[in-house]
Amino acid sequence: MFYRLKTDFRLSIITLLGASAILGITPFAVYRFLQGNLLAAVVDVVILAGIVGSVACAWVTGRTKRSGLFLAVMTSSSAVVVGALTGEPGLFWLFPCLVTSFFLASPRLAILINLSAISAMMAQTEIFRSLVQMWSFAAGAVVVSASAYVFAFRNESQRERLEHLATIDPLTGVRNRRSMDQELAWAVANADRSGGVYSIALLDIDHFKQINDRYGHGVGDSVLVEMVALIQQHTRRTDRLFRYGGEEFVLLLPDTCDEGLKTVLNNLQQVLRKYLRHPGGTVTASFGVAQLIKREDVDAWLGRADAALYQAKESGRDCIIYAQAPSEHTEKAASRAEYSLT
Ligand SMILES: Nc1nc2c(ncn2[C@@H]2O[C@H](COP(=O)(O)OP(=O)(O)OP(=O)(O)O)[C@@H](O)[C@H]2O)c(=O)[nH]1
Repeated sequence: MFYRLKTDFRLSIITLLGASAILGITPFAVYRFLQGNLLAAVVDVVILAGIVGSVACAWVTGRTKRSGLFLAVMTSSSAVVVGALTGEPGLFWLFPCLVTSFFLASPRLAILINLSAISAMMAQTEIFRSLVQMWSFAAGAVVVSASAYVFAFRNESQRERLEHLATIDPLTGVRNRRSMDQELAWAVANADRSGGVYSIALLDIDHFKQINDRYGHGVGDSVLVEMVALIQQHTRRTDRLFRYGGEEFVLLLPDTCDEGLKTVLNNLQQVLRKYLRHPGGTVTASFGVAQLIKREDVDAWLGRADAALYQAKESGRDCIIYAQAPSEHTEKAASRAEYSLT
C-alpha cells in the first residue's frame, strides 16, 4: 500500500484529498442532521459517498485519471449544490475545490471545471449580498484558479524531470538499472498471473576496455550510444532496452517464441558486427539469453542470463548462448551421470 502511494503521484493526491474531504465534511453532515436540516445532511452524505467511491475505485482499478476527474467534477458541483441549498457556505467550499481540481484532472479540464463551477455559482444571484460581493467572489475565484494552475504546472514538470533523472541513463538515453528492476519484477508478476512469455538478453561489448584505453573514453562513449541506436532500430517497440551497468545492457523481449528470439538476436548480432565500429575496426558483443520459466524470480532469471553471458565470453566472445531451464540442466546432468554409471 505504501509502495503504491510512494510511486503513484495521482493516487496519493486522490487519497490525501479524499481523506481531507471526508474529515472536513463529516462533522457538517452530522451537525446538519442534528439541526434537522435533512436535505443538506443528505447532500453531504451523497458527497461523502461519491468521494469514498472514487478513492476506492482509484485503488481497486488503478484508473487514477478517471477517478481524479470524477472527484474534481463531483466536489466542484457539490460546492455549487451546497451554495444553492445553504447560500454563502457554498462559496467557501468552492475555493478548495478550485485549487484541488488542478491536481486531480488535466490542466485543460481543470480550467473547464473551475470556470463552469464559478459561473454556476454566479448564476445563483440570491447567494450574494450585492453585485460588488458577487464580482469580488468571481475575481478571487479566478485568481485562486490561476495561482493553482501555475503551481500545479510547475509541480508536474518538476516531477516529470525528477522521474526522468531517476530512471534514464544520461549517456545513452535508455532506461537504467533501477527502471529495469521494476520492469523485470512486473514481467515476472505478469507471467505468473497470465502466463506471458518473456526473455532477456544480456549484451556485453567485447574488449571494451581496449577501446577506451586505445582511443579514449569519448570514443568508448560514442560506441555505447551507437550500439543503443542500432539495437533500438532493430528490435520491436515493445522490447525494452536497459543499461545494466558499464558496457552491459539488458534487452527484455516480451511475447517472443523460441524461433522468433533466435531470429531477432542473430539479426542483432549481424547488425552489430556490420555497423558498430571504432576507429580501428569493428566492435562485437556477446549475448547471454534466458527465457523466464515458471515460478522463477528476477534474481534467478538474471542469474541464468549472466551465466550464459559468462559462457559466451569463455567461448571466445561474439556469440549468443541460450541458458537452459534449471530442470533441463539437471535432467541432462542426471542422464549423463546415469550413462557413466552403466
Ligand atoms: N567510455 C566509457 N567506458 C565505460 C563506461 N562505463 C564503463 N566503462 C568501461 O568499460 C570497461 C569494461 O571493461 P571490462 O569489464 O574489462 O570488459 P571488456 O574490456 O569489455 O572485456 P570483456 O567484457 O571480457 O570482453 C572498463 O574499462 C570501464 O571503465 C562508460 O560509460 N563510458
